[in-house]
Amino acid sequence: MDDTARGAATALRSAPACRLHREGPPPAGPGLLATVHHGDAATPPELVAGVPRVRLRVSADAAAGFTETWTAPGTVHSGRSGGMVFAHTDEHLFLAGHLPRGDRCARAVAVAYSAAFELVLSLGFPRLVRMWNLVRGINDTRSGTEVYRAFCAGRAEAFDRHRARGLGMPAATAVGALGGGIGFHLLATRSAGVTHLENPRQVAAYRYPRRYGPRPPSFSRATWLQPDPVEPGRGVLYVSGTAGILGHESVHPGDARRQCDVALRNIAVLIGRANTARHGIAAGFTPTDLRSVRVYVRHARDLDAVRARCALALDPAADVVFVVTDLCRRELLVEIEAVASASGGARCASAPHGGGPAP
Ligand SMILES: C=C(O[C@@H]1C=C(C(=O)O)C=C[C@H]1O)C(=O)O
Repeated sequence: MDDTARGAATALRSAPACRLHREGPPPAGPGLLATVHHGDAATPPELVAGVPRVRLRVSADAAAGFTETWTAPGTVHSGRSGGMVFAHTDEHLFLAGHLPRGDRCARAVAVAYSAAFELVLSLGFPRLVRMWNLVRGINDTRSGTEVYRAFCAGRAEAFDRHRARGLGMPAATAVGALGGGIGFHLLATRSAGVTHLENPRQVAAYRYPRRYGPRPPSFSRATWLQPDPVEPGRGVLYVSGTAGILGHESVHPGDARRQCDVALRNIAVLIGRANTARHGIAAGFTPTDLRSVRVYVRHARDLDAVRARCALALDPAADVVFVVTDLCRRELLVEIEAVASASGGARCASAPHGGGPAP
C-alpha cells in the first residue's frame, strides 16, 4: 500500500468524532452521522435531509444551549424504524429513540430499549460503544418508585434479553431532562475493537447493592474503541458520566466543589495508564487529554465553583460545556463525561497515570 492509500485506509478505520458547537448548528458536511441539540425544546428524534436530529431539553437556561455533531469517515446511510432514527457508515452506527412522558415505567423502558437493541443487531452493529439517556423527572418518586430506578430496571431487562447475543454494557450517561419523556441515543460499531473499563475506586455500577434500586444501572465506566486491530495504541476512550461516588457511596453530600474533585480524581484513575493497562489497552491518559467534556451540575449556584475546579484539572484548550440538570441520585451535585483520543505512537504509550486534584 502506498502512503496515500494507507492514509485513506487509516481514515476509514477511525472512530466517530464529536464536536460541540455553541453558536448554533454547523453547516452539514461529509460523514455527518447526527446532530444533537441541547436547547429549549425536546422533540422525538427525526431525519432532517437524511441526517438524524435529536433535540433535547436539558437546561432551563436556553442561552446555555449547544449542538453536538457526530461524524465518521465513509458514506453515510440513514433510516427510520419504529419511531427510531439511525445513520451509519460501513463501520459505525448512531441510533436515537424516544419514550413519551407517560412511558417512564420499567415495562415501557424494557420494550423500547429491547427494540433499540434489536435494531442495532439487525443493522449489523453488535458492539455498543456509548449510550446517553436523558430522563425527564429522573428523581421523581410520585409513582412510588423513583423514575431513575424504574428506568434502570427496564434497561437491565433489555440487556438481559440481549446478553446471549453478545451485547455488552457500554459507557453511558443518564441525567435529568426538562422536556420529553426519555430520550436516548447510542453509538455502536460493526467490527472495531471494543473494551469496556471499570474503575478500581468504584464498584461496577452493574454490581451496585440493592439499596439503590431493584436492578442496578447497566453501564461500564468507560469504553475504548480501537478501530484498527494492527494499531493497538490508536483509538478513542469514551468516559461515562462520572460523579463523586467512591465504592458505591456518594461522598461529600451538599458540597459540589468536593464532589467535583472526587469525580475528576475518579476519571484520572479510570483513564490513567495503570487502569488502561489492566484492561489490555495500549494507551493511557491524564485529565488534560480530555476533550468534548460535559459537566452536569445540579444547581446553577454551584457553577462558578465547579468551573474553577475543572479549570485546574482540564486543558485550557479542551471544549467544555456546563449543563444545569438533575442527576441520577438526589445527593449528587456534579457529574462529568468526556472523550480522550490516542493517535498511537510514543506519547500515549508513555503517558503517566494520574493528574487532577486529589479527593
Ligand atoms: C453517576 C453515576 O451514574 C450515572 C448514571 C448512568 C446510567 O444509569 O447509565 C451512567 C453514568 C452516570 O450518568 C454512577 O452511578 O456513578
